[in-house]
Amino acid sequence: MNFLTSLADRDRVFDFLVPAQSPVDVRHGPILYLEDVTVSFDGFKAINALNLTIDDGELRCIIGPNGAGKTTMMDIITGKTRPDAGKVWFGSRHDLLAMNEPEIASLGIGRKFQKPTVFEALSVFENLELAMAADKRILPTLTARLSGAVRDRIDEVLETIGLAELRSRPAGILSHGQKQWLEIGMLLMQCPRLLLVDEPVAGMTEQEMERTAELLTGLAGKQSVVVVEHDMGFVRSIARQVTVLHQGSVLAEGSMDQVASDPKVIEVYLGAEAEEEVG
Ligand SMILES: Nc1ncnc2c1ncn2[C@@H]1O[C@H](COP(=O)(O)OP(=O)(O)OP(=O)(O)O)[C@@H](O)[C@H]1O
Repeated sequence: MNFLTSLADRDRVFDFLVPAQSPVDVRHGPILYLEDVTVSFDGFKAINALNLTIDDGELRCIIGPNGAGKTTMMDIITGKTRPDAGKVWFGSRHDLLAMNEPEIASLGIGRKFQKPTVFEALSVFENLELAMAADKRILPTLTARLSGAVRDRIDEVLETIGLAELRSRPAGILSHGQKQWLEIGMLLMQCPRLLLVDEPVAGMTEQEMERTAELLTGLAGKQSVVVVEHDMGFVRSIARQVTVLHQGSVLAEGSMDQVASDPKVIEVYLGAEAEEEVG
């Protein structure tokens, strides 16, 4: 039986969409584990003995003042920045500090930067198709049956991101919020286990923020989602667990109510004015 026939005969045609690497082992612990991570830039500790764990399927919000180290933390997880010390593990099998950026991405860690980077001249559908084609795990020559499976996956993602009706329209005509959802969809095409999302609602309308809240909370459970966000109203609307970073370390962690009423958090981040708003 040739390779393509054997693929077509599988019970689950989506098998080929799942990361090819050894699966992430979360049987005995979190999906993401950072221990005592430190990184300095010219002697300044941007991340300072940071400890953080994210559970499988959890939605975690990370907040903190400008310069707290949120972006640097994401850079470390994705392999863009190497820490000076510490441990970073993805499940109990994958030591992320021993891997480079493409290897980490292929484990199923997707990152959404603040600014959307969709291909404006291509349709919404083609953007999703391209996100799949960019995945080196997919063979360049697919049978009609496999192409059908890819189409099914795109349809599923279009529903998830709420852009099914705009599938044939060029991405350039989308609103800012819709472009953000499309980019999240492009990440979903890679079937990530962990999504890192940087300031998803910056520049969005209230309606778009509500829709984004639904989207992200809907993704949690199926994958782990880490959201860095400054908009406290939005964080409150989606947050289960919130981690507050300050000077490269965890200042506080807990429910939104717990961290919002923590005097240390109010002092360094939320401020007396915000206390009323989020408290
Ligand atoms: N490549 C770099 N070289 C020098 N300093 C850096 C570098 N990257 C980050 N820093 C510094 O490290 C600190 C943490 O920055 P980082 O961007 O991680 O903070 P942040 O919490 O993401 O802030 P913001 O909310 O403004 O995005 C800042 O003081 C920043 O100036």
